[in-house]
Amino acid sequence: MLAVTAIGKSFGGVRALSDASLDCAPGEIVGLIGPNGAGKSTLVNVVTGFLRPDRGTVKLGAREITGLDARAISAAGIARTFQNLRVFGSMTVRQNVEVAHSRCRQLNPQKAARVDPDSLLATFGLTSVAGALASELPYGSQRWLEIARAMATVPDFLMLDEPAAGLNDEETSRLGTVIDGVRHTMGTGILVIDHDLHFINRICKRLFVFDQGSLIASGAPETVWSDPRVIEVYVGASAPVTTSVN
Ligand SMILES: Nc1ncnc2c1ncn2[C@@H]1O[C@H](COP(=O)(O)OP(=O)(O)OP(=O)(O)O)[C@@H](O)[C@H]1O
Repeated sequence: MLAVTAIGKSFGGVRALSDASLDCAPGEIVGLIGPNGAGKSTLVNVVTGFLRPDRGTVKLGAREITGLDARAISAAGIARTFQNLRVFGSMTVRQNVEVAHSRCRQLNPQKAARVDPDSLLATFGLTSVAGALASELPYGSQRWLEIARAMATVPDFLMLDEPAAGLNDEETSRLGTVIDGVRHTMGTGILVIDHDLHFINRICKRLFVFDQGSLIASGAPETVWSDPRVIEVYVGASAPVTTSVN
């Protein structure tokens, strides 16, 4: 289990997170949603070691990993993708995946043996472009590559920051199917941030809703979407949603 509890993080006078909590079980897909500036990316940065929290804890199973750096978090078994793509543009598609996989082999050969780079390329529809430079791929394929590269580290948990951004409806639908397949076959716990709520509702069993740096609701999508605080944040209604007879 990945458990994030009561995280606080400020940037100077800006309080990005004040009471941020969530959890994800192995093999589960959870969604992290909320309006712009709610603190979603900051939380991912804290969990993956790109930022140190001011307070709160991050635990991976029984092990506390709060404040470890990004390399140590990756070695501990948490991978991520970025809102802005960060593929290695001067390497081929296959090399991007192989580099990540060989790092996993050095750290944990047994774990690495569970994944074969060629199968990953096939899963993400990248076999036919395996020899192309990553920078030459169309945007949508670079998104696939970023996820394939993250999965090549054979993570226990994967955090996807807006994976559907810039994808068309068909690509987004395929992305949902592939993410669910990965969860199923590899048992990876996956946290997804996205503004495409149709996509989120389709693939996530549980949602965590943030507003102004705090968790305001969590649970199954149908429970969350009937919560007045969530309706207020998304629709701007301050009163419960009712139907008037007049
Ligand atoms: N490095 C930083 N320096 C200063 N302020 C920051 C920094 N990173 C984030 N913030 C601020 O923290 C708050 C939360 O930002 P964050 O990017 O985590 O929100 P978000 O929910 O991911 O938003 P979006 O959906 O727009 O990506 C915002 O007010 C943002 O301006």
